[in-house]
Amino acid sequence: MTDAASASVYPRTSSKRHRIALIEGPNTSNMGKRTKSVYGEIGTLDELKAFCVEVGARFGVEIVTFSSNHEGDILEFVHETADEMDAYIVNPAGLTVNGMATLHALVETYKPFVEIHFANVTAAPGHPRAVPVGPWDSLFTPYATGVSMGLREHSYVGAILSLTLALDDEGFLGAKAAHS
Ligand SMILES: O=C1C[C@@](O)(C(=O)O)C[C@@H](O)[C@@H]1O
Repeated sequence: MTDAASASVYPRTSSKRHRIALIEGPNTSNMGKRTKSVYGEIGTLDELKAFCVEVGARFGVEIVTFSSNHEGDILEFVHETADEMDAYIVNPAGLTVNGMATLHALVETYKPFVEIHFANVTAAPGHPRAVPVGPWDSLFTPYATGVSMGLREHSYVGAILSLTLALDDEGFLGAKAAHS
């Protein structure tokens, strides 16, 4: 167990330094100028990435970040990293309802992936964490290993910690045959 992992607030059951890719889709580059009640106080996308890398370090895992406003770039990142990642965390953002190619690429990595959002994308209009133009039926949710949303940047902490523990678990996502 690494110092970072043993210092975390939740006990890990493995010393593996899992590699988890965090993908941020279109529009997240506008972080800091978006609806405050949904996106909170994180000022820039770089700040969000640094925050997630730090959270990962505290839990003893590596977070590799990637973002793009262009779906093709996201596809290429997924294709190129599939062999080296243990799992993906994906905020599809502007691709949430129409990112079929991204969804296919993720499914075909045969690795677990967690869908993540600042907002609760299914929330009714008027809910404080609803997306301004929602609610939305995500294309990704029916195929995701899990979902974390509605908790601003805290959604990311939840996703990183729970995915780490699930990957540690040899009877669950840590099993060699476990892809989802
Ligand atoms: O860009 C985004 C961000 C988002 O995925 C979120 O993190 O809450 C929610 C999506 O509806 C929206 O298009």
